[in-house]
Amino acid sequence: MHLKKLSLLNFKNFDSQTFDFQEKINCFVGNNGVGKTNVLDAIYYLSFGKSYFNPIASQNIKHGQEFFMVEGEYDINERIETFVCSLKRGSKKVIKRNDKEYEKFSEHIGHLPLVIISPADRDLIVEGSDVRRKFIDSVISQSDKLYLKTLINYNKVLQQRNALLKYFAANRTFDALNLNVYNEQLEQYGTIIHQKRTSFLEVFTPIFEERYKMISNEKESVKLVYKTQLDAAKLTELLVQSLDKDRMLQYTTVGIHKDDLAFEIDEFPIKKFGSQGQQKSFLVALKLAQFEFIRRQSNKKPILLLDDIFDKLDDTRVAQIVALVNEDNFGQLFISDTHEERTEEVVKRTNQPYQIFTL
Ligand SMILES: Nc1ncnc2c1ncn2[C@@H]1O[C@H](COP(=O)(O)OP(=O)(O)OP(=O)(O)O)[C@@H](O)[C@H]1O
Repeated sequence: MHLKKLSLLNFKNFDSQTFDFQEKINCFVGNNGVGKTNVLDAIYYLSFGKSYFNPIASQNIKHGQEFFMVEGEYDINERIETFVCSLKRGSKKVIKRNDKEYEKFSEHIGHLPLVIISPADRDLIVEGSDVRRKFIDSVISQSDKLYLKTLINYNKVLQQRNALLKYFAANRTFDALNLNVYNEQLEQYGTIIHQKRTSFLEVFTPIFEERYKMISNEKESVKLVYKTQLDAAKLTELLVQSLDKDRMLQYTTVGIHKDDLAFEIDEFPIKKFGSQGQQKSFLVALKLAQFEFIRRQSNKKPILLLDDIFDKLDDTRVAQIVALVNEDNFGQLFISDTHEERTEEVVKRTNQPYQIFTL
């Protein structure tokens, strides 16, 4: 699978622009702020129906314009398919495959597998557990439709349970039977998610460790530790135990929405004890493992976006990563960088066809 052509209309800083891409390597070069990351984000948009960088959809419309449109023409198993994402101010976003609108966005996820490596990944280390949960969810969802469906259902029930807890507090009332209906549904969906996250990490962790070794030359040991309350007890039991607390706080304090993934280096949290270089290598290894996991599960080679990669790693490490493109495992690669010469230097060494777009 590869992206042949990308057209942007009023997307962030672009008026109207079309790119014809190489099957293997494409690079965007130019000064700070010219829109290199925005092009990568448009490609991300086509895969996920949202921006990697800006969660407020309307802020991706060019200032002063009423709508944006991103169109991608893909070669999927030698068939041309067209995907369009568009958004009009004040309206719902629309995603179309070959001119047909999806009824649900979730149907689209996994269709155009993609992995992005960007300086913004630092959030995975520095921010709260929700960012790491989203990471796990996005990796599993790209190859497991049932997971995404179950997660959506879990979140719906969770919202309903939280609304009920608020209602109890506001009306000074309580109805155990009513709450129990939600507890059982949360247990049903939560157990599936817990099992799927556990088995995902069993497969994912060794891939990650191997990728880290490759990037860091085996100097230190790294670990991913799945932290979940559901290892200790069934969710319905936990919900009963936390009832008083939940009623007091008016939201659900236990469940898979509290899971976390601890990042450790030589048994210590990387956030506090990892050097900047180690943190960078950790994140890149995590993303390369994501790539490999999706490739194995879906049998498709995800598109790989390397945003400002030189900002994260020294030239040798970048060369190591880009050299991987030579391996058959990799598909299409998009790179953004401020320096044309160093980018060209690295991609030339792969002996793969490449194209450089100067923005
Ligand atoms: N909705 C929008 N409308 C118009 N311009 C926008 C919008 N959103 C972002 N921009 C502009 O896009 C530019 C940033 O583009 P981008 O992040 O792609 O730059 P870049 O080339 O990757 O730069 P760097 O090398 O600094 O990472 C900024 O000039 C910003 O003002």
